Amino acid sequence: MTRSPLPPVIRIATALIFNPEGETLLVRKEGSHIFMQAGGKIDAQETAVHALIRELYEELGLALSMEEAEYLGSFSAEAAHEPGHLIQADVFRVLVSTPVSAQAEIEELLWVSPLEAPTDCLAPLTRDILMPLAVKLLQGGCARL
Ligand SMILES: Nc1nc2c([nH]c(=O)n2[C@@H]2O[C@H](COP(=O)(O)OP(=O)(O)OP(=O)(O)O)[C@@H](O)[C@H]2O)c(=O)[nH]1
Repeated sequence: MTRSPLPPVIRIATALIFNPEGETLLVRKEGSHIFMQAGGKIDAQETAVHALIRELYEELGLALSMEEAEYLGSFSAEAAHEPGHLIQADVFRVLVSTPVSAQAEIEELLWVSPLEAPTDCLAPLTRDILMPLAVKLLQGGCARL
């Protein structure tokens, strides 16, 4: 019996970013029609929280301290853009009360209510895990902020 090889895994750091209205931030990267959480790959020798801080600064111009990122857990899903790959995401919760803007490779920002978010243009991790988690956090009063 031949075993199928394990799919390659991309390790990323990402965040459920909330504003004071309880909306959460999605981004669309250049050349893609898919919305997902801001963030990106964790470099070698880098911790997840440091990768998050670096990526949120690069993508949103957000200057975040370690204390402002609350670790929510590690979640796995099919990668949005890399066929046959899985992503393993270290996910944080971040509250922002200052404006953020699209930088670097980000083409569009979208603030959505987790209860009303569209489902047809979301990355698998966002659609299946992080938006339901955002709803739970809001309903538990935890995204308040
Ligand atoms: N940031 C982020 N990436 C995700 C999510 N879901 C998901 O599948 N991914 C995948 O994870 C990959 C992250 O790689 P990236 O290319 O954005 O990372 P990066 O900013 O470090 O880019 P780089 O490789 O150009 O340095 C994306 O290609 C995307 O397909 C998500 O919710 N947030």
